Amino acid sequence: MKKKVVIYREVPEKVVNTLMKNFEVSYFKNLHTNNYDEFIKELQHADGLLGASMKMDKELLDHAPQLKVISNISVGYDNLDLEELKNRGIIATNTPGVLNDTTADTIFGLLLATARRMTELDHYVKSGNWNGSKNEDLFGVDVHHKKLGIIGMGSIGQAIAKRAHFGFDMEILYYNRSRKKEAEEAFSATYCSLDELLTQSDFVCLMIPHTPETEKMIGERDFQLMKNSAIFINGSRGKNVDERALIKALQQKWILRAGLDVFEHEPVEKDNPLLTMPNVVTLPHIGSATKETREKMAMLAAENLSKALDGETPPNIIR
Ligand SMILES: NC(=O)C1=CN([C@@H]2O[C@H](COP(=O)(O)OP(=O)(O)OC[C@H]3O[C@@H](n4cnc5c(N)ncnc54)[C@H](OP(=O)(O)O)[C@@H]3O)[C@@H](O)[C@H]2O)C=CC1
Ligand SMILES: O=CC(=O)O
Repeated sequence: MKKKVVIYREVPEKVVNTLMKNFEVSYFKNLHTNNYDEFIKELQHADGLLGASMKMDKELLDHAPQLKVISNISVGYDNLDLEELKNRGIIATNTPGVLNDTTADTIFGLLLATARRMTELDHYVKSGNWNGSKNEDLFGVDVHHKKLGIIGMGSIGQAIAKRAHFGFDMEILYYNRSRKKEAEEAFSATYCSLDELLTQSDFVCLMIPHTPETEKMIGERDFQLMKNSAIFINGSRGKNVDERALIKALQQKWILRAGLDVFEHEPVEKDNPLLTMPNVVTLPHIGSATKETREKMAMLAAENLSKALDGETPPNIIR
């Protein structure tokens, strides 16, 4: 009998077809409240689960008594309760590497858009307010030759540093759990303490995973340490930042602007003050969201899942 795989996120047809060759597949392309009960029913017989960002806690896992692998189509795995998975003997996998350049492009694009006020000025032109003025009230700030502080010099942090160093002649400071000699050599990055990074950087870019240790890692004190002219970019997870403190920092002008791909709650609440601030550029968590990269991620996730169900060691097992 074929093993059963449940897919709970839209993936390219190619991925569904590949999995269907070896497994019985239940595909929930659009998982909503109206088909959630059916999804839960399918979990009862699932050996493998493929998708992204759904909270996998005890309550959900109780519906999946024969589950052997959860394959995340993402690098981040803060949706998984690893301790609970370990207790149940369930393997977890993710998709690092294949999204580094795409995510770095998005986050650097967000940095540029925030520094040069691109979304604000786009709205200004399209709403017919441009009367020919090119006065100071339309000016942004330079990115090139400025100081970029990267918190989390991992794979994506380094891809951002590469763009900043070679493309924009920026000076790179970084703070990380361990020293990254390869980044120091390749991009002349300087390792420093978090406080040094916050006080010295013109741009502060957060690229660490969300863990109990990094929950609200950037808070009121950190924003107060930043320059009043600093621009804060979060491309990691919203929960790494104390969002109330960020709002206060922008309102009190402790910092100049923020560019955010991620929020404490996603989708972000409609009445979140960040959404009405002209000095904030927002994106709907689309760091890796290009057609090409999402296809690579889904293919890699399918490979991880297939290997785990075939009794082999998947290439991206989370330990
Ligand atoms: N916006 C989006 O769409 C996307 C967001 N992401 C987010 O970006 C994160 C990073 O991805 P990626 O670069 O691939 O991951 P990596 O694991 O390659 O890099 C993470 C880096 O963070 C460092 N780090 C971890 N914990 C701490 C800590 N407590 N203090 C200081 N440094 C720490 C790690 O240090 P060390 O090497 O010493 O362990 C590592 O260098 C993901 O976990 C995910 O949350 C990822 C993809 C897309
Ligand atoms: O947020 C995206 C990821 O891959 O992690």
